[in-house]
Amino acid sequence: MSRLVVVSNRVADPRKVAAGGLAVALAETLNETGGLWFGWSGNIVEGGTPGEGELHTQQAGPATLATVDLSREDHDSYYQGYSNGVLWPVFHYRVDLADFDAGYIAGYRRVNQMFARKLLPLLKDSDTIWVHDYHLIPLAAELRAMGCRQKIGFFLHTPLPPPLLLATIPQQDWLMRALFAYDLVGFQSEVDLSHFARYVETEAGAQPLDRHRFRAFGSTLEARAFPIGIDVDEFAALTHAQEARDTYASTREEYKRRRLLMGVDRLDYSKGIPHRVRAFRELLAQYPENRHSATLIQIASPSRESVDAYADIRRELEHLCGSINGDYGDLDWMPVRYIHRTIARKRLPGLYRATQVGLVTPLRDGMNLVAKEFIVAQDPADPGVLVLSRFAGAAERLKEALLVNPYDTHGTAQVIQQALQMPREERQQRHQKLLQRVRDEDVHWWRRSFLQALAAAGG
Ligand SMILES: O=P(O)(O)OC[C@H]1O[C@H](O[C@H]2O[C@H](CO)[C@@H](O)[C@H](O)[C@H]2O)[C@H](O)[C@@H](O)[C@@H]1O
Ligand SMILES: O=c1ccn([C@@H]2O[C@H](COP(=O)(O)OP(=O)(O)O)[C@@H](O)[C@H]2O)c(=O)[nH]1
Repeated sequence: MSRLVVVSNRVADPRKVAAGGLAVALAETLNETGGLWFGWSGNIVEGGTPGEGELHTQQAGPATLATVDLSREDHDSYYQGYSNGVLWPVFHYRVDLADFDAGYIAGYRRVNQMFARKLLPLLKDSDTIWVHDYHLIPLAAELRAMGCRQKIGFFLHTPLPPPLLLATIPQQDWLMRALFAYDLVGFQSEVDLSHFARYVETEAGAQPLDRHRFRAFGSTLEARAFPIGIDVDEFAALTHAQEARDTYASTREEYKRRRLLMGVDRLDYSKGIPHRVRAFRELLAQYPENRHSATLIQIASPSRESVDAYADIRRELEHLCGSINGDYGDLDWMPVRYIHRTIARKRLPGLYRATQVGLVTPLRDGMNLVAKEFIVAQDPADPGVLVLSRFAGAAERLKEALLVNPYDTHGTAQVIQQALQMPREERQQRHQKLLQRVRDEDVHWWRRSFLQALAAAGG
């Protein structure tokens, strides 16, 4: 059997838990298949030579981790600059937040070249290589240029925006050409796939051979949607473990006279947290029966703090939460509990289960695994309600959630009120259908579907 080689910027020890959906999903994949996981070590070497980084290897359960350090200059231009200052905002439809600094692209290319150079000697002829996310779009092209002939697949964890938004990236043409070095490209949703198909036809002049195969730049590429899932059994086990039970019991006890609403996100402008908090304020304003009762716990895990847009969103959120608590709070009740810290994943199921309304309302999101975790953690006899943004990839399949437009503050407040008042029977029916869908398309299904399609691609 072919060994799986996973390549991603973010690498985590698969035996430990990490914040961020990509790390969580890949850790679950590698725990099951074993293989090699290659990427950035997380170390930044001050004064290090650009394009050079020490390679570290370690065994982590069934997987080998091979990670490379980044010099400060590479980190700032490749990760912070081009990946998170250009590609991330544009891929999330936020051209207004993009920082098109012409200096970043050199670092992005340099790190992709270094990754290819360091990875190549670790590869076996029979390996299957699976590259993840926007940080590493040109990796296959670099590997191919060095003689790599193995099957290489690519999965984009973020959304892919419509062609005219993509076209704002000065290097769009080069990036799209680089994608054609892969045998298979996977997207989170059918919408992302349709944007890709339109882009390659209208901007790159590619010939669609059929709905999923495109020919351009002398290569044939297959592209499909593979919505990522979670390990349902693992998360259900976590829900019933002592730690989650304790968290559930203490949260229920503390909020026994209240209705609990919960948001769990990295503190990222794509997650729509200020919009959500404003909708919560509107709920208190429009439906006064919720005052002294509804409490929003917002966990906002620190993320990419050295990128300016992230510092801005933090300030905005702190100000907003402070003003709502000042306007509505009382001696015995604070409407918003804002926690700017990463909460250990094993504690989250207890919090989700103690919650009446889960708020997953990003302005754009590739998938959003928190939505799926929330469903799995519920008590089927008395489940909470998921309020889900129609702009999260997860919404394409989770139609029994209450779908909202997060830009519509008033409409979102109305839907939250509907969630708070939903009869138990309706909650049970919706939850049952949602749980089935999350089970059917779990992380194992996602990995199998992608790898089967990759094995069959280009043959
Ligand atoms: O690695 P970081 O810069 O700390 O950021 C964390 C990850 O954020 C993004 O996650 C995405 O992947 C999830 C799983 O597919 C998906 O549910 C979510 O919608 C995406 O935002 C990013 O794409 C990853 O590369 C980061 O590691
Ligand atoms: O304080 C936190 C916040 C998030 N997460 C985990 O991080 C992942 C977030 O993934 P998602 O796909 O929702 O969004 P991303 O952060 O990847 O954009 C989920 O597994 C969460 O359980 C966590 O463990 N602790």
